[in-house]
Formats: sequence, C-alpha cells, structure tokens
Amino acid sequence: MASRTSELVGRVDPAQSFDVDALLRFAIASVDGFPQTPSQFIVSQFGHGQSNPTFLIEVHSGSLKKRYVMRKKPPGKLLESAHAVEREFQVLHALGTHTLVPVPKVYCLCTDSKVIGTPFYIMEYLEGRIYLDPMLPDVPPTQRNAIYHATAKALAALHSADVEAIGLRSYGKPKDYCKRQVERWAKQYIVSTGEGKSNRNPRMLDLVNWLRKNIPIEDSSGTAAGLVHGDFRIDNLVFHPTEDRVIGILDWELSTVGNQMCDVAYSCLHYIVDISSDEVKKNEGLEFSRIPEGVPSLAEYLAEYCASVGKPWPVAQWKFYLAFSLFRGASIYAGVHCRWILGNASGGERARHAGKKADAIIETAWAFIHRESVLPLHPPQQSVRQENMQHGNGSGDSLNLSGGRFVPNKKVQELRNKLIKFMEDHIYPMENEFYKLAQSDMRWSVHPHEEKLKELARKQGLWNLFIPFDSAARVKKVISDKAIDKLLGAGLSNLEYGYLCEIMGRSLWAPQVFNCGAPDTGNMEVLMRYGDDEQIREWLVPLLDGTIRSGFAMTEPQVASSDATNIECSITRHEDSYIINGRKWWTSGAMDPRCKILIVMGKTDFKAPKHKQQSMILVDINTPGVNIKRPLTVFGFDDAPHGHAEILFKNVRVPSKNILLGEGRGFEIAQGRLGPGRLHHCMRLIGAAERGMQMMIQRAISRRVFDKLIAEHGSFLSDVAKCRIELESTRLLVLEAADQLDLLGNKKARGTIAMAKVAAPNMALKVLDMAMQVHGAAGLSGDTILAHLWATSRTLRLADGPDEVHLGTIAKLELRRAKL
Ligand SMILES: Cc1cc2nc3c(=O)[nH]c(=O)nc-3n(C[C@H](O)[C@H](O)[C@H](O)COP(=O)(O)OP(=O)(O)OC[C@H]3O[C@@H](n4cnc5c(N)ncnc54)[C@H](O)[C@@H]3O)c2cc1C
Repeated sequence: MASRTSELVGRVDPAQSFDVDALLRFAIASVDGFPQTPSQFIVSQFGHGQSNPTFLIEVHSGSLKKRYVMRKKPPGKLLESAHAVEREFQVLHALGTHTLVPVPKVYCLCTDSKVIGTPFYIMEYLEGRIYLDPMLPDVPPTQRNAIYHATAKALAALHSADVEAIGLRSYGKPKDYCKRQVERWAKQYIVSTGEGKSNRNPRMLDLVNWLRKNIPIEDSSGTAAGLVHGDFRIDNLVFHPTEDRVIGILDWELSTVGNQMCDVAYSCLHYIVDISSDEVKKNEGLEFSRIPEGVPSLAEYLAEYCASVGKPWPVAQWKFYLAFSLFRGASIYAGVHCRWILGNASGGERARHAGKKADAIIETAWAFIHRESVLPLHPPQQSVRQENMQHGNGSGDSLNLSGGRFVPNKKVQELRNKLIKFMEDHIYPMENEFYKLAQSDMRWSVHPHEEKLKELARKQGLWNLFIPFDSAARVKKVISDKAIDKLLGAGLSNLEYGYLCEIMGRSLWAPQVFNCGAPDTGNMEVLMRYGDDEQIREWLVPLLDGTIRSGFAMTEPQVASSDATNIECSITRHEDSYIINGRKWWTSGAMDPRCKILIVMGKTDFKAPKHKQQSMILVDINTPGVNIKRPLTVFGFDDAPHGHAEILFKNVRVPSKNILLGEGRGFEIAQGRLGPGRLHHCMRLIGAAERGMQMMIQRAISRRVFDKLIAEHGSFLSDVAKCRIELESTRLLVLEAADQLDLLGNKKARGTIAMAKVAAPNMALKVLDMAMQVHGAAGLSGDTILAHLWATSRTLRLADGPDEVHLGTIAKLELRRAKL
C-alpha cells in the first residue's frame, strides 16, 4: 500500500537537530511567497532514506498553512564528494525550469554552513503517494502494472533530457563513467571498512577486479551517456494522490552525467535482491520469490524502458550493469554502517544492519555473475511491438507494426533491429570524429575506424543489403565460387531493403559502412545487370568486397545535363582501344582515395539516332589523361573524403573490352541505373527526415522560450504535426514505389518512382528546415548535423535529375492515362 508523503514524517532525530529559528529567518528572506510573520513554524523529519536528512516544514500564518521541504547535508565529518546538496539543487533547478521531467520545484539554496550547520536547500512539498515496497502489497494488479509502467516512463523521461540544452553540460563527464564509478565506490568501500569500522570483505575486492575487466565498450565511448539519477528506485518517486503517474522524482544526491544503463540496472535491483528487510539473504529478489500479479517481469519492465527512450536491448552488457549496481549498493551500505559506528548515520538504528546487508549483496553479485543467462536474447514480444510503435512517435523508428499493407516480415524486422543497434553503438558515436577529419588538412583521407566498422558490419551480416535477389542470381551464374555468396547481401526485395536503407539514411556516414553508399550501389547494379564476365570479376567483385570505390561521370559543365542527349564527351574507337575526351563535373566519389573505377558516359557516334549515340565505358581512374581538376562544394560542404570532382579526360585510352553492353547502349543502361539505385536516395531521405524529427522534438521539450517550453507553444504543435503527416505519407509513397519496382519492373513503376523522387527531398527539406528553426542559430551551424543533412537533401532535388524532369514524367503518364 502507498504511504502519503505527509505520513512519512516523525520527530526530528536529536542527532540531526539544527537551529530552527535560523532556518526560519533564512526562509523568510529567501523564499518567494514565504509567510513573513508566521504564527507557527513546525519542523519534522522524513524517516525514509538514509542519506541527506530531509525535513518537512509547516508554516502557519493566520488561516494560511504552507508546506516546504528542506534538505541538508548530515552533520559531522563526511566522505569526500558525498552529500552534495548544492548539486541536487542545480539539477532540480535545471530540470524544473527546462523540461517536463517531474521534479519538485526548488526555491533557494544556502551554501553558508554558519546558518544551520551545513549547506541546505528548500523545495516544494509534493502531496502524493510513495510506494516503499516494490512488491506493491495491497495494490490491485492492474494498478501495479500502471505503477511500473509509470516508473519506466519516468526514468525514460529523465534519461531523455538534453544535458547541453538545459545547462548541465559540465555536470559530469559522459565518458568512462563506470570506470570512474568502480574506482570511486571501491575507494569508498576501503575508507568505510577496516579496523574500528565495518568489516572488510575480500569478496568485494574480487568483485572490483571483475568489474574492472568487464566494463562495456559503450562506457568509454559515452554512447550510453546522459543525465543519471544515481538512486532511481520506486520509493524515490512521488505518485499523484489519485492517478498512477509520477509527479516527482526525489533524492538526486548521486546524480551526474554518465552511463544511464547504471540507473536502469539499479532500478531493477529489487528483482535480484531484497534489501527491504534488515536480514538480507542472497537470491531473494522478486525473480526468486514470486513476482506479484500485475508487476511486470524484469525483462518486460526493461523492454518498456528501452522502447520509451529508444535504446537497444542491452542483453550483452546486462551482467556488468547489474553486478555493478549490486557492488555499488554494497559499498553504500558499508558507508552507512561505518557512519552508524561513528555515530552520524541519518537512518538511526536501521543502519546497524547495513554491514551485513553489504555482505549479502556482495554474495548476490557473485551469484548473478555466475549465471549462464541474465536476460532473454530479445525483448519480450509484446514490448518489441510497443517499441516499434513508440519509435513511430518520434524516437526514430516510425514503422507502425499494428497492421496495414507495408508491414516488414520477421527477417527484415530482425535486420532492422540489428541495424538500429549498429547505428547507436557505432555510427552516431563516431560522427564527430569523422567530421573532424573531414574538416582537417587530412580531409581527403579515410578515417581508419571507418574500415574497422565496415569489417564489423560485414561480420554482422549487414553488408551489401541493397542487392536485389535477381541481380544476386545473375552474379552467381558468372562466379560459382561459394565465397561470392557472402558478398551478395541478404536476398532482399527492393521493398524489404526500403525499411533498412531508411535507417542508414539517418547518418550521412552510415551508408558506406554497410557498403550501401551512392554512387557505388548504382554502379554495382550496372555491373551486375550489364557487365560481362570479365568486367564482373575485375571490377564488381572488389566493389562488392568494399576494397575499392567508384564514380559515375555523366554531367558536363558546358551542357544542360538533365537531358543526357546533350553530353559532348567523345568515346572514339581506335584499334582495340577507346580514346576518351571531355570535361565532367559533379562526379561524386571521385575524390575518395579508394576510388579506382569510373563509369563514364559519352558519345561513340554523334550521327546515330538521338538515343543511340551514347555509350558507357569503364575507366580506371589511374589511366593517364584522367585529370582531377578540383573538388566542388555544396553550400560550402565538400563532402570529404568522398567529394564531387571536376575531371578533365584528355586522350584517355582504355581497352575496348571496357565498353559496357556495347556501343550505343548508354541510354539503355542509364534507364536501368535510374531504377533501384535512385530510389535508395528517397529511402535515405526518409531516414534523414526522421532524424530531423527526433532532434526537433528533443529540442522542443528541453528549451524554454518566453516562459514556456517550445513544445508548449501552439505554433510548434501545429508545425510538428504537419511534418509528421508529410513524413508518413512520403514513406508510404517510397515503399509503394519500391513495391512496384519489385512487382512491375522499372518501366511500369517509373511514374511512382518519379513521384517518390520529387516528394522525398521536398519533404525532407521541410522537416529539416523546421528542425533547424527549432534549434535557433545552432541549427544553422556546424554544431548539429542538421545543416549538412539539409544541404544533402537539397542536392537531391537536382542530383537525381531536377524535379521538373520527374514532374514531366508524372504529368505525361497522367495525360496518357486520360487519353486511354
Ligand atoms: C551533390 C551533387 C552530386 C552529383 N553527383 C553526380 C554524379 O555522381 N555524376 C553525375 O554525372 N552527375 C552528378 N550530379 C549532377 C546532376 O546529375 C545534374 O546537376 C543534374 O542532372 C542536372 O543537370 P545540370 O546541372 O546540367 O542542370 P541543367 O540540365 O542545366 O538544368 C538546369 C535547370 O533547368 C530546369 N529544367 C531542366 N529540365 C527541365 C524540364 N524538362 N522542364 C522544365 N525545367 C527543366 C530545372 O530547373 C533544372 O534545375 C550531381 C549534382 C549534385 C548537386
């Protein structure tokens, strides 16, 4: 059963008493609206909690009665950096002012120990319910479920706070949190134990060593970092007096910026160990006794949290985080016991048993570590479904799996989950690093980590996913060696790939890591469809292998290249060679040091019928006469190390076998290339827009303008809703185009493909523009990815052929239909 907050107070512990008159004088002077001439001033103490003593203040003035809460450091000599009420005040102030995270409002902070003996602060008193026992005895099952649901949501809300935006950037160090915490709590344990203090347990020292060796990689990269509460338990939450929602998260003493998974694991501790009684025994958590009806299992609770905050399922790292939480708990209890021995524990007599608790927790940690499996491989099914639906509301994965025509199958869904995790674990954390190199003097070189990530992606089966199964079959006919199978993707249709390509589009750096970047995918497609055996072996295989990259050189500065019949580059047969002369520009990828092959479009016969003059030919980029003149920029971005090159071809001689399909077949190939390869841009644009939406929402719920969060302004609400509508409609159009491509082929699908090509960049531009607007000046800077995403999206109103050309195609088909 819940306790009312007002029921949790009792008389002030004499060991914790202070000068009440001094507190009253300070409150009168410092708290806005505090009664100036109170008739009564009553102080009582909250009995719950062991750390910073907390007091209820009741002030009467005539018929007016007001309540406040005062929280202070304990008296006496304290452990270094513990009990920092100043930090509690700082974080509560930031969250209360800039976010919707439920916290009590803070009124004033007193750092002068002369006033009442220690620093303290005064905050709002929250009238509500506190559940002291996580078993929730005497609570109906449906309500238990709602309470756990609200708990997971509250944790997700606090973990979603943007620490930079709310002024907590320097509140802690995001990287190596666990590494530091292990050392910190190990040190505190040593300080709290030994002669004349709590007993020192050698198993705890072994535990420290185990933890040191098992810290997850995400800890050093800071991927899992954000605001951390440090003591997130159900009994530190105040629930609304009648509704099952959290109105206040309390006890921020251990809060910082760090690895949030520690908070998550800590909030699950009661499933593993029962610390509510003074006699703690190992293996007595909810998981071992019996989970009360309505209370979700640990996996269900965890899945709910992951879905709400958009985090991957932490199966690989869970053992560490849980063991770490137990270790930290043991160290804290040893500290409490030590303070009891020294006579300054705020929890009174209950602290007497804390030493034994510490030992039992250490044993529980070892039992947990020795378990074979600590979590199911995947989140429980119901939660996966919820996860995807949740994501649809802004955290990134907008597939509604509740039904409908475009529902990815299990195979695609699994690949998609893997991709999302890969992006979170490896791509987003590296984006800044990649940018740094791309803006340095070494810009035209490849970051060594990119090649490592490619290897990892390949190992995880996330390689060449773009290859349609029919193209893969053609390559298999040419190369019978089994090893080629590993390079031919996952046998997906274009529609299936659409769900995956979108995820890659969320980062400009991602596609090449999965060997799915432009223009390589389009060029590989050309080779798969039109290359002969030798061309496939010589150029396609290394491209599939990701050891080389490629460019596509069609556009020329001196002619309108949206109409490829205009191009003037000549490809002239001379004995068993072709000689190429011409100037190309916007050859994307040609600046990349790995770029080895160009597909060049030129004319082999200037007198042939208009669409038979053009041919495509393979040109080794190192052939004499290939002269890279300069990299071009898009709104100042040169997209290093990939780049867009202007290239002069002067008497470039290549063997005649390099011609693709034959002379005069260039237009035919161009039409084929314009199919799937170009639809990939649309799919990626959906991902870019989804990232924009996610950033827009984050900003709107953490930035205050004119006394309100941006998210509370009506104009924002209407704009964000319109963005979502456009995004979802465009996604459906792109998926429809991919589906038609699979079912009807390139030619019949061309109208819908053209629609997607116009709709996708224009939609992405709108959404990203809105995201930039919500970010204010920061949105236009290089400090967020938005400006670069916008610039790239803008190019796609041209680079894939100008909008006008696609609109022309759509209109022509429309009119043709009318004539039928
Ligand atoms: C970032 C980027 C990357 C690129 N990468 C490559 C690459 O790898 N390889 C490559 O060969 N090219 C590449 N391009 C070039 C791109 O394909 C061309 O810019 C595009 O085809 C248009 O050609 P153009 O620039 O010559 O414009 P033009 O053909 O001169 O057209 C100019 C404008 O005329 C109007 N127009 C054109 N046709 C019509 C019409 N039918 N009806 C009405 N108005 C019309 C449109 O407003 C159009 O924007 C890239 C471009 C960019 C910006």
